[in-house]
Amino acid sequence: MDELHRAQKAKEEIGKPSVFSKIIKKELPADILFEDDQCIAFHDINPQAPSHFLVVSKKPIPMLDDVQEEDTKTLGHMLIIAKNLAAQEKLVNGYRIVINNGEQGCQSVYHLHIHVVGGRQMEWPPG
Ligand SMILES: CCNS(=O)(=O)OC[C@H]1O[C@@H](n2cnc3c(N)ncnc32)[C@H](O)[C@@H]1O
Repeated sequence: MDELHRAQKAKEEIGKPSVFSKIIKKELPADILFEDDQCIAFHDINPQAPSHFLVVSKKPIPMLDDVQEEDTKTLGHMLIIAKNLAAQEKLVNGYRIVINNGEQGCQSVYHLHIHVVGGRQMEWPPG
């Protein structure tokens, strides 16, 4: 099943523990880069570039649309972790930060996460 089809079906999964919640609970393996009380970061299982990792909120917020004012600090913290890990991954020539939201945003896992994609020239506009 390709990511687009997965994204179309994924909304049905909202409310059930996401694959990321299983990684947080260590019920599923992942190549973990970083973890603290607010977020966890691990390499994407289907990398779209030489370096592609995710920074995932520990709080199971389904999507950006569901973020509340009380989540401001966590969102900011996740971006700081993203840029620190990009430096750790030696993405010195730049990288792409992506949050996919909803079906047309091609979101396929309904658990808030930031993509960090780098190691090759990114193009614009995104597809
Ligand atoms: C189309 C983007 N859809 S998305 O923006 O929702 O991104 C979901 C991302 O999670 C990744 N992913 C899914 N399952 C796992 C897993 N078990 N471990 C690591 N990454 C995973 C997918 O490869 C995808 O890039």
